[in-house]
Amino acid sequence: MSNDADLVISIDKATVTRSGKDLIRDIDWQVEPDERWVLLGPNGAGKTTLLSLVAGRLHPTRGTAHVLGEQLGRVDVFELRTRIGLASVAVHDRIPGDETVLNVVVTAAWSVVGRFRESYDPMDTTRAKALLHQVGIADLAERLYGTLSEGERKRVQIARALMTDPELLLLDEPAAGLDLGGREDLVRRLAALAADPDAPAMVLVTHHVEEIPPGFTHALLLREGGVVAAGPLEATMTSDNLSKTFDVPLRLEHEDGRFTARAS
Ligand SMILES: Nc1ncnc2c1ncn2[C@@H]1O[C@H](COP(=O)(O)OP(=O)(O)OP(=O)(O)O)[C@@H](O)[C@H]1O
Repeated sequence: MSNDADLVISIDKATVTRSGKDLIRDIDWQVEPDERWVLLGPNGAGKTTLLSLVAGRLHPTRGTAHVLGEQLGRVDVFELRTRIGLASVAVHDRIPGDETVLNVVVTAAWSVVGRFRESYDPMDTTRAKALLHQVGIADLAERLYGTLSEGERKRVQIARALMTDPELLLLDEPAAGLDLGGREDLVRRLAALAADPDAPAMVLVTHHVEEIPPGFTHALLLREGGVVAAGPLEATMTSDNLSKTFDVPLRLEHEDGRFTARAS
């Protein structure tokens, strides 16, 4: 398949193999700039592997992967990564606990973790503050990252991921570890982001259908490294597809833009 330069993600029969095992296998996936995708599947399905691939953190063992028009394996990934916002546990693990929240966000402008300059461009600081406001934690700007709750950290990571005005935003389980109120607040904010026509293309990884924000447009369901179903959300998110993905009979309900699922 030829790569369409307008596609944010264009993956053709991509396989990633480690220690003789295919972590993801023969994945075909195309994402357009205005699309918001949810990547859903059970533990070990390969979601993080697929996200790492599109984040430019690894490249396919077989097949091809283009991200933002660049072919992985043939491009300077450091350049490419500045165009991608990633919020994940791996990013969290690299953030020093004694960094202020504002610095955690502002340093994303240089695609580094940790402060290495004494003064920043005031425009960067203004932008970082606006992003903290957008994710609902403007009052935490001077707090140390290590003192934040799990939910607050997740929000800092999202603000940081947005700091470089990325063309692709990748969120790996942003609601994991949040209490019910925290999850609902995050879902509401992600729904607002999804509805913003200026927001980047998005891919959100989750295990839980309840965490899919209204306004997300597409879903890719993954099981044992392979795609069970992929496409527009309404057509893809069915009880049948979800049951196959999680290997349990499930009944999926969809009301007011939100999904719930239970064993049938
Ligand atoms: N370097 C590696 N070598 C061998 N196996 C690996 C390696 N990295 C990951 N795996 C395995 O590949 C599978 C897919 O892992 P991945 O983290 O992509 O799944 P996931 O869908 O994100 O899972 P979870 O929901 O539990 O985070 C898992 O079984 C994992 O143990």
